[in-house]
Amino acid sequence: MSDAVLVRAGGPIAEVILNNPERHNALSAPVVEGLHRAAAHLALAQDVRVVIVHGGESPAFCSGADLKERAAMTDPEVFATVHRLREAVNAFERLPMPVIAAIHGACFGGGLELALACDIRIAADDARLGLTELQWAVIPGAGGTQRLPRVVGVARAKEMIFTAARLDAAEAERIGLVNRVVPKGRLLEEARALAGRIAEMAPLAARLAKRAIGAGLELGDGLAHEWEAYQAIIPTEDRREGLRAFAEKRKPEYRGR
Ligand SMILES: C/C=C/C(=O)SCCNC(=O)CCNC(=O)[C@H](O)C(C)(C)COP(=O)(O)OP(=O)(O)OC[C@H]1O[C@@H](n2cnc3c(N)ncnc32)[C@H](O)[C@@H]1OP(=O)(O)O
Repeated sequence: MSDAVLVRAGGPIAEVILNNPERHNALSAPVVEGLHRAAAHLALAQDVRVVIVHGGESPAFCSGADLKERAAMTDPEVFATVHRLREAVNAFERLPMPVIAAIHGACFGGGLELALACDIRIAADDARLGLTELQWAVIPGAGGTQRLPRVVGVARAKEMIFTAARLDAAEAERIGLVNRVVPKGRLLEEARALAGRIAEMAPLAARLAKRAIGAGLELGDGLAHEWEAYQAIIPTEDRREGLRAFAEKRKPEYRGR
């Protein structure tokens, strides 16, 4: 495994740990490739009954796409990077066993899209969550436009996405974006306890229940529409302005082109 994503396996509960602390676990290329490797490894791990995804010792679960890395990319590189991120997130949703996201600190953009591809989300009381892509003149491109409405409802998802809202943990729990909020110091303890309860259940039944629930929420066409929409945003001047504004730590000025 790359050291940008660590996998602790070896028993019925495996942990996937994002490890890019300098950028609050932003989804840099090493992190995305580490997620692919972790998902490929776990997809074949017959002895793993539950997976926990968390941000380890970093200040945050995941601050989304690496906007610094992206600022240096050509449009074709952005296309390939976002496609690779989409596939990593989809690979986590396709894991056969239940997956818990244990979220602390920032969980924004692609970071929330990764958490939405997990089956259960537990938030620490310092967590802040949002699909903030429109703040940077892009759209959720890793499944957020499809998974968020199915979790919180269409109107709430639209308000969150259209305003790039950053919800605190209590609000996220209130709308069902997270299953529960726990004191930050107990986040992993709570996630591991829940994983333990799931691991006591019949593993084949847990996998088949996940498969049945997922099949009923089939996202196929929706994900394709999202990808088509994302491609339209890549060549815009506003997208470049968003990346400049992030780097210069200033408010962007969008002109709709
Ligand atoms: C398809 C998917 C699309 C997307 O995901 S779009 C991106 C969505 N993500 C966001 O909107 C979050 C952007 N980042 C922030 O809002 C803030 O940052 C945080 C809330 C995460 C942290 O804020 P604070 O505690 O004030 O620290 P700080 O000085 O802003 O950040 C510390 C260092 O971390 C880097 N960093 C944070 N997030 C990212 C990121 N997403 N990509 C690249 N770098 C990031 C900063 O630049 C800075 O670094 P330096 O100290 O060198 O200035």
